[in-house]
Amino acid sequence: MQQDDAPKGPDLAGGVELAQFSDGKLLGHVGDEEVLLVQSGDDIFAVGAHCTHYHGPLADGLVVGNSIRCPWHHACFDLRTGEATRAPAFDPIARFKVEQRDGKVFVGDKVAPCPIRPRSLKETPEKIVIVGGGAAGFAAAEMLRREQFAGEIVMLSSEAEAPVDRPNLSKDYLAGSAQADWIPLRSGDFYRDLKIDLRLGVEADSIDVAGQAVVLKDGARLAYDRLLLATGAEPNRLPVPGADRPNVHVLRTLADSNAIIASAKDARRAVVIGASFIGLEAAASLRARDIEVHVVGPEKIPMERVLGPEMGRCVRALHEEHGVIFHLEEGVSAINERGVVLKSGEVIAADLIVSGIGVKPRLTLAEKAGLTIDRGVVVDRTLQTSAPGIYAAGDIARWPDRHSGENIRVEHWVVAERQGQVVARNMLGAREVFDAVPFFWSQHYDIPINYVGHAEKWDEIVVHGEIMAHDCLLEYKLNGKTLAVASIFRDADSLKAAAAMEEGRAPV
Ligand SMILES: Cc1cc2nc3c(=O)[nH]c(=O)nc-3n(C[C@H](O)[C@H](O)[C@H](O)COP(=O)(O)OP(=O)(O)OC[C@H]3O[C@@H](n4cnc5c(N)ncnc54)[C@H](O)[C@@H]3O)c2cc1C
Ligand code: FES
Repeated sequence: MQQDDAPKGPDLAGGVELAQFSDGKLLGHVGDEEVLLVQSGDDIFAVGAHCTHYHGPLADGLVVGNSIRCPWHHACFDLRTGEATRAPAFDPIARFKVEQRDGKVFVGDKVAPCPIRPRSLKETPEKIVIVGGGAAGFAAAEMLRREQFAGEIVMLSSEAEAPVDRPNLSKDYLAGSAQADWIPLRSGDFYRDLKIDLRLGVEADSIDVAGQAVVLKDGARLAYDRLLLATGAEPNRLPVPGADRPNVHVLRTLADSNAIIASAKDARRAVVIGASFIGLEAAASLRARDIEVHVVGPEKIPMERVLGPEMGRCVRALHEEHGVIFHLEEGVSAINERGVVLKSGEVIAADLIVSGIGVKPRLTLAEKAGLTIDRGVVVDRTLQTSAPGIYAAGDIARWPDRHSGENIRVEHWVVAERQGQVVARNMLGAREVFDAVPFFWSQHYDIPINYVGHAEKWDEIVVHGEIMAHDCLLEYKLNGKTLAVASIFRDADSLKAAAAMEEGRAPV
């Protein structure tokens, strides 16, 4: 074993004293495996030290009751069972035997995975149809089986591939640093073994609400007892001449990301249209491929609308340090064989063009079905639409958010997955309220931005730390109340902010 790979901390099999714990945790190892000891009340748990999402260090996580939360993207694990109770992780963490004797704690062998008891199986629908093979659809199907739902699950996806790790498509995968086999959320065996009838390249055309059936494009009917609509969002297309040229790409699916990668192989210069999350993540990934990157956007400061001017300037500086050239307060009037024609008349030559100018929720099915729509599919606190038995989750759902007191719709991966998980339990009768604090992350080069809460507008931003030093936490306040918190490399504070908001306390 290389020195760098050596497991950290003391040998837990040889015993450690409680005094060695810091903040209720102690990182050590058993053999080659890193193990985390966690004290919660009178109990001491020994669990695998890494999150099963992207391997985040649970030693830096937050213990809340009998659970531990990952510092990177806030997945949550039950310390008693190891279960990943909240997305974005789905697999459990390992558990180990713990013994206390002679004032010391000893860690023994790994414990077999805990069988999960169904918690919400109060109703027994026979057929569940999920329209959408993305974050919310996948999480719902997975949770239905975890809850030991034994009936039929049909999941329709208009995409050609089984559910993928969509956030990665603009980050490591596009940059060329993620393996292709990291991208599917699960292998094909998973769907077969769990009897999830995943139908790829199949589009739902309409819903017969009275007859409880989904009608497919080819006219076939799929009966359901419960239905989840998780149709996500589609990229806005550039409304200019030349937007359909073959070197102009959007980025939503694995196929889109693969098409950009294929074009990038021979490209020397790329123009990214749109200076928000997808556009700038794509810009960073294309710079990692050593392509000259120009970013065009109408705003004065990138990401100002969501993160405010200070953080926006920091993001701009970060990209400029990596060689990105910005053309802000600019628009595109056409795309032609010479490149991208700006409204100012300037032409930026480009082999590769990526358009990231926002998305719109895919509402057609819900609209045709007569469901209540208000800039999204309106759902109640249990994520049920205006039609009993039909739920909506993810990018299309507008739900009553307890934390902001408003009906909100967001486009966040973790929110979509957690909504899918809640819908699964509610389809089985749990009547659980969706009250998770919204969370998203974005990654630019090696700088992650974490965001907790939801602030569409604010009248004050309080900055803690140094934004330009990439060590900061920003509070977005309206009328004195902190609605959201954005942070860079303040993972512990971000976790604490989310936990406080859950309990109705001030996040900072
Ligand atoms: C490149 C990229 C990077 C991102 N990065 C981040 C990030 O870092 N952090 C973050 O929080 N969020 C990120 N997001 C946003 C996040 O991916 C979305 O919020 C999330 O995927 C929404 O999940 P969803 O289930 O609602 O929709 P989706 O994941 O889009 O899934 C919708 C599914 O429905 C299918 N579908 C639609 N209509 C039909 C129909 N009629 N019949 C059958 N199937 C249909 C689609 O084919 C698709 O499979 C990113 C998005 C993209 C595109
Ligand atoms: S690495 Fe733990 S939630 Fe992502």
